[in-house]
Amino acid sequence: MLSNPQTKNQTDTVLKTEKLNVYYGNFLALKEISLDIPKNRVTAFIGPSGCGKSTLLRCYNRLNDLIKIFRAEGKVYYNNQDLYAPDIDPVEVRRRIGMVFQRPNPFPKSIYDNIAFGARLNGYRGDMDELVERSLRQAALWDEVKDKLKQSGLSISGGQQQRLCIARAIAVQPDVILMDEPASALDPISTLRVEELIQQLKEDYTIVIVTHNMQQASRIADMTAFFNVEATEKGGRMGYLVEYDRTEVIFQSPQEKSTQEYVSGRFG
Ligand SMILES: Nc1ncnc2c1ncn2[C@@H]1O[C@H](COP(=O)(O)OP(=O)(O)OP(=O)(O)O)[C@@H](O)[C@H]1O
Repeated sequence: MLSNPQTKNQTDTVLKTEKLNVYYGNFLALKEISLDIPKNRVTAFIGPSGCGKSTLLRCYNRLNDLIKIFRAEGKVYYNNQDLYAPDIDPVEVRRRIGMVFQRPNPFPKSIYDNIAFGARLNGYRGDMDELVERSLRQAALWDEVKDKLKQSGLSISGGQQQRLCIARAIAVQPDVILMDEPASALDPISTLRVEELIQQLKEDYTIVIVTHNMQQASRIADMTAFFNVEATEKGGRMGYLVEYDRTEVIFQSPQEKSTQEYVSGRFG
């Protein structure tokens, strides 16, 4: 059982990995990742393709459990609780630690039901109309859809669909929202709206975002982790954490040459 976030377990660090190794079969995808994710902040993961950013993100809500060949060594903590302990229910983990994916993926249901569905599944017994409105307001979408709540969630624009997915994630009252390149399929205006939204959401939630967009990381993230990938003797490609610091340090005065090269667009 996960204890309530309001209990004594709560610290300023919401998610923590300690020497986390991730394997897909025999292939070591991530090596010795030790990283603390602070509460009510936006933390960005950046780095070249294949360095394991999405893999790490999916470790935080145990989404990798669904992959047969996935195996983790080391620790992942959520509010000081070992997320991979035998008594932890992964479904409960995914309610507390929600996820928004790269491509907007609303359910083929009405806008209203996109929000209500997960809440009902989680046994929500409050005023559903109020929850739907509140979630859509928090996702900065209410004004645009309030007159068409019965329309399909697939009938609105891509940017609106992504905000609907964010509203859906919020509706089950999570603590953390993981976002895997949430704006990469959106046009520049929708991207800015999602970025503004992320900035507002950190008042209430802890946010971890994977992005390939350096400007986006520097605009919205408080903390940035730079990952890199190197070839192994066995012919694999192993991801590792190079540097983790406040975003302005990573972008303006990083310790490592590879970070400097990556953030200035000289590789990757
Ligand atoms: N389900 C899987 N089965 C086997 N290998 C996988 C699986 N998912 C990811 N990998 C491998 O793990 C490594 C890390 O992948 P991951 O998608 O986490 O990287 P990433 O940094 O998010 O990449 P990108 O920026 O391209 O999305 C890659 O070599 C990838 O091929």
